[in-house]
Amino acid sequence: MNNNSELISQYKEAFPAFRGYMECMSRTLFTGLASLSLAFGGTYVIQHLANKHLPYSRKLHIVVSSVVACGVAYQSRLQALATGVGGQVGVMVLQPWVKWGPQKRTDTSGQLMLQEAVALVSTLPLVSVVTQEVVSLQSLGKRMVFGSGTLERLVNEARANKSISCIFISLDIMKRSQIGELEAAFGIRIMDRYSVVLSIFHQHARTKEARLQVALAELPYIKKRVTYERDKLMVAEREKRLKAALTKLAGIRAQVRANRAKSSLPTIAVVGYTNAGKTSLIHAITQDSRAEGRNQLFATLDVTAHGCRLPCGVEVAFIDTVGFIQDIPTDLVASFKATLEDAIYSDVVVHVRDVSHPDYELQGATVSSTLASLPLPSGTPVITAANKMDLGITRSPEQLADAYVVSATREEGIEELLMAIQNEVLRVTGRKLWKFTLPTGSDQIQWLRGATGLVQEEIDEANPQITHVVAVLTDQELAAFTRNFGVKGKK
Ligand SMILES: Nc1nc2c(ncn2[C@@H]2O[C@H](COP(=O)(O)OP(=O)(O)OP(=O)(O)O)[C@@H](O)[C@H]2O)c(=O)[nH]1
Ligand SMILES: [Mg+2]
Repeated sequence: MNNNSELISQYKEAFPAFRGYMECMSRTLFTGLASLSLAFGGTYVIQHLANKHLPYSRKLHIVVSSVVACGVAYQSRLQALATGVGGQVGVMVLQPWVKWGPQKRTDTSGQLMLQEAVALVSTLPLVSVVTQEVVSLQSLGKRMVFGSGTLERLVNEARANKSISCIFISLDIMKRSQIGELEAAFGIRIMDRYSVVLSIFHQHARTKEARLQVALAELPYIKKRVTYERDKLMVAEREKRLKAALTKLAGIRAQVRANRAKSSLPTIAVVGYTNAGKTSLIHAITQDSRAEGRNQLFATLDVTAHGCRLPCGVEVAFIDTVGFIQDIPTDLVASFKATLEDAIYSDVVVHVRDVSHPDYELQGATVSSTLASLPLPSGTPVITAANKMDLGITRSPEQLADAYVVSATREEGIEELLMAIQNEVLRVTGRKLWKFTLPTGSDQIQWLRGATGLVQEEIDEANPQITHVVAVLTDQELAAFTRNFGVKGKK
């Protein structure tokens, strides 16, 4: 224990959060040891008392007790480690806000930014927001972020409240030296938007590709911290290896895309601000249970495809993508460009927007500018889905003139949206609706059914020998049909 105290006082200056870390580790160790002995003793005594009824001999009592004790100790150790010192990680959320002057933002408000910051940090497991505040600044770019009087007040507030163990300053990315000085002043850990988003990415990355991208996104941060030449070389080497692995995966992805193009499966990319309801909308359209919306920022990090048939019978794939957010360094979004390429090469883009959100405009602009930074072919149609209408519409009908107003969770307005998507898919892939009048049960009808599926098939009321058919065909398919059967259709 004495050694611990010495260590803590030795590192107090360089690493202000070291005390908390040591306390957490000691607590975890003791919790583990205590659970081990209690579980062992308890299981042994129970077996001893119930010996007659047990199907195994006395010799095995020690083995059973050991197994149970290990399991219980492991679980309680995990719990203790995750909850850190004294339960949840209590966070003080500070949203810097320039009150006036050229740096004042006019596209949102300090309160809305604070709300987003709170949602962002609450996405991390076991985090509870203890206090939150919009802190007025005269300008951005100060070394200690806040003016000296404000800083003193905040430090006193944080120190007086024992449940605060971390401060989230909602600025995109802060300098390492800045964080160091602020950590020294507050005596606890400081996080910026970059580190919070990165931690969420770590939590949510499932596939190998997402994990590689997160590792790559982390490098600019690490680069800023290392000072020794040897470490810089190591980081450069890691960057090279990660990029090589990603390029390999991008190759496989391109192959999958090429196969999809060959099988002429049209794709629709669903993009939008994080939490706008992209995944929920895909669920409402495709009924695919794998597309499950979650009330978390950056719930989706892995690009997934979800198949369905449009009302006209054409099969398509809806592609779920990573959400965008304002005020994070471009490196972070850039690291996901590989996955966003799926959006680039899709036939139609659906931009999902949260129509109930007061920051509707700003969120839309963030997405549009991120999309503009991707090499999206200029002809790709973008359809706007103004989602969450059941929560109230914050915009006038004129402002929503080009949007399809829907509710993904209540499945309202989905049919109209789907028809718009269908029209665009048919237009960009050169498919058209054709009407034919054909003999009932004929080879022609069979052929059309096999080619693309039939939209409509109606036996004539007056003459059951003939059937009225509507089919979706590309020019090549129509040419093949005319060649085979010599029948012409009507548009
Ligand atoms: N009330 C209401 N809630 C919705 C609607 N659509 C989505 N939500 C909710 O909004 C939250 C986010 O939905 P998601 O579908 O996960 O959003 P996302 O855009 O995929 O989010 P990320 O993957 O994190 O970028 C979930 O809690 C949904 O239940 C809607 O039409 N109405
Ligand atoms: Mg999602």
